Amino acid sequence: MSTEEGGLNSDFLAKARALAATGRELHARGWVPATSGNFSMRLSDNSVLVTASGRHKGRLDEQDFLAVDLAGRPIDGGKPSAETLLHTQLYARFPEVNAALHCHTPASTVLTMHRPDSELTFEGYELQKAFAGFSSHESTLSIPVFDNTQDIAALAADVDRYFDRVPDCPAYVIRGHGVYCWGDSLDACHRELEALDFLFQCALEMERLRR
Ligand SMILES: CSCCC(=O)C(=O)COP(=O)(O)O
Ligand SMILES: [Zn+2]
Repeated sequence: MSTEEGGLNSDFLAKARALAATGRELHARGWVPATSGNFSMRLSDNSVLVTASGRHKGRLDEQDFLAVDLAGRPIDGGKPSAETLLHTQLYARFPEVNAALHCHTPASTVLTMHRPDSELTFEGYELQKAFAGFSSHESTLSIPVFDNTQDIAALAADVDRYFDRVPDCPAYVIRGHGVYCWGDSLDACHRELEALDFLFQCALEMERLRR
């Protein structure tokens, strides 16, 4: 978001830098290969900072971000992520959401290609407590799985219908594609992303042990 002098304002810059650092880390983990993934943070009640489309998420700088409104329209020009609507719908629906991360983690991809299910459920794992609202392993964590499509508006509509039924949904996976996580801060979102990957790795390992 530009200032009157044509530069980037300090809130925009701080958030862009935080997401660029997160991108370096996520790329080192192999979670955003080959320009995949997209990241965002809330700027205001009606604007969001999002990664520009097609950028390498392990090598982002401030120029690789832009501001969009909650309908996903660029405020000062630029080409936002192709998946911007999947981010802005989170900020539009949930006022407490301040950050969202989308990654192409191998575990989320393999698990949803391997299993036909429309939901991944976890019970008995201590790490379920990494999710907001979970205080015990004696709980059920349900993560919906949506079939992949290149029609992001249709996918966003599917996700919206799911949120109507399950407003406390903590994250979701797009089959064969990747995972979406969000939170009231970038740290909370990152924590849930890490926990989700741990749980997905456990599920894959359980599949191997069952064979
Ligand atoms: C090469 S990854 C295919 C697109 C995708 O799924 C993704 O996450 C990155 O798209 P963006 O437009 O945000 O760069
Ligand atoms: Zn993607």
